[in-house]
Amino acid sequence: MSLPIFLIGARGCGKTTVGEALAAALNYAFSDTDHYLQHVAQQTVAEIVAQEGWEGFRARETASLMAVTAPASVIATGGGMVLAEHNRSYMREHGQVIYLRADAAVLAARLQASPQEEQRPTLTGRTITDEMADVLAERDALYLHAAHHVIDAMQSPEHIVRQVIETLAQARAS
Ligand SMILES: Nc1ncnc2c1ncn2[C@@H]1O[C@H](COP(=O)(O)OP(=O)(O)OP(=O)(O)O)[C@@H](O)[C@H]1O
Ligand SMILES: O=C(O)C1=C[C@@H](O)[C@@H](O)[C@H](O)C1
Ligand SMILES: [Mg+2]
Repeated sequence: MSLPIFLIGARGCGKTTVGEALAAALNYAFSDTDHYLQHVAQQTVAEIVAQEGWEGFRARETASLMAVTAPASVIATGGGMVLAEHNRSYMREHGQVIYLRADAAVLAARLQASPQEEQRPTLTGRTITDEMADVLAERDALYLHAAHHVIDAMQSPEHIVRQVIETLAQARAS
């Protein structure tokens, strides 16, 4: 059985972009917990947070993780999926967890170019640059803890896909 591959990391690290390409390369299904929960709720993340607060969003996020987990699939998670310990242990127990790691400045530049505010409402009320530095300072250890493998996400998506495939093949062989 082919275990699911969970992609984790901060906003803008490329979980959705790389996830789609990785799934295509492996002939796996692709799911995205942000897309899934917005489809189920028929609301954007910004609307959910406005109505239910981040607590309500986080509960929906956990439910969406359970709902989309399936063999032979690549799952792009939301940037805050690792905040809950049960999400971290669930991903580690049910599949291979890959942290797409990038510097705060690189992430902030990508988000400034493509803010997608309906899916990425502010977490702190600060500027994108300041928020990204704060978020990584808080979460980098959580991402590292949850991950089976860490991949440099400051390369082209094609390179990242290749590196994920090679890393998983090496892990299987060892
Ligand atoms: N390796 C990369 N190199 C350059 N740009 C990238 C790379 N990966 C993603 N991007 C760009 O960065 C932006 C964010 O990418 P993406 O939506 O895939 O991130 P994400 O990790 O899924 O974010 P979120 O946690 O908000 O869902 C997009 O505009 C995308 O084209
Ligand atoms: O980093 C975060 O906490 C988030 C990232 C996005 O993927 C969305 O899941 C949402 O905007 C929250
Ligand atoms: Mg995404």
